[in-house]
Amino acid sequence: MTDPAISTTGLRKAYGKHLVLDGVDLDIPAGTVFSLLGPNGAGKTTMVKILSTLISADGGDVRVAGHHLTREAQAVRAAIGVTGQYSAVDGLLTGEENLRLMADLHHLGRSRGREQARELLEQFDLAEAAGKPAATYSGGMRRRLDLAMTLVGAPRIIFLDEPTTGLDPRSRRTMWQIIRGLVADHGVTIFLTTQYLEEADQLADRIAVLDHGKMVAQGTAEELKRLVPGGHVSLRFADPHGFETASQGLRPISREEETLTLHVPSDGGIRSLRALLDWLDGASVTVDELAVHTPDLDDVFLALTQESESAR
Ligand SMILES: Nc1ncnc2c1ncn2[C@@H]1O[C@H](COP(=O)(O)OP(=O)(O)OP(=O)(O)O)[C@@H](O)[C@H]1O
Repeated sequence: MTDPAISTTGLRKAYGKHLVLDGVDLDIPAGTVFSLLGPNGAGKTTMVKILSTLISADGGDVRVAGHHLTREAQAVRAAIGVTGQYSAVDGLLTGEENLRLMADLHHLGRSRGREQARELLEQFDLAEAAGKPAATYSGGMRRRLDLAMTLVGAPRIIFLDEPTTGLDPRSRRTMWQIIRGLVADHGVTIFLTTQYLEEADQLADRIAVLDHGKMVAQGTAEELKRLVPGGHVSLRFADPHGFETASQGLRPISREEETLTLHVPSDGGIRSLRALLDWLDGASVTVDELAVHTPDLDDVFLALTQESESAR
């Protein structure tokens, strides 16, 4: 499928005078994980609600799963699943009953519904707890059940709104594995909002940062990391002569005499690394060790949303 799973052009939404989305353009290829980042109140949930037809936009053109968002809202709904902050899990029902209820809602039929519930309970490691009320489940189990329920309708696009908020690191990692599996095994498209930059770094093919209603940056995690200063290359030299030669020629940020190490500013990109290696070759100095340090997504997030934060 070459059509993007989700595309928006000039998407706008305001609450009264408060402009929440100010002309957002997006293209998310099918079968990929897209992560939307932004400070609290940036408009991430608003975006998910619009794209999943829960609320309407004020302007812009939106297509989801090849369908026009408003003119073909039914077809959009049939192609998507939403899970996250608004759990569909009924605590009074058992895990299995919750799943079979979803199967009924999708008119799967009795035996097919039962079969699918069993498969999903197995797949999400909930088989043992299948007969217990969901209210007794841990946070991680509830999230897994919620996601399993979303899958009953075999959606092609899944919106995950902060899917691991409040989970412990182990449960978070389990969710990550499940999400990766959904993309690898079923080719679904994931639209993920998260507060955890590590989560976006781990899962997303592309990341966008939303701030003050606009996309302030978009790209792979590596591309975004190159946008902010702080990247450098550390070079450990074989001898003091090479160390001194490079120290004069490369304008390092800092030098460590004892270990004959220089830290040289770099965006970590192939081109600048090649230029650096060419320079070292030309100067005939021997480097024992080279390490590239790129800023992490925390640096990116803080740098890109800093100004607006101070204005809040
Ligand atoms: N129904 C509403 N009426 C008025 N204002 C709203 C409504 N829903 C959201 N807002 C405002 O719109 C802005 C964006 O909210 P939204 O929930 O989309 O942000 P978010 O990026 O998901 O934030 P968080 O990370 O805190 O969940 C906020 O300033 C919020 O107060």
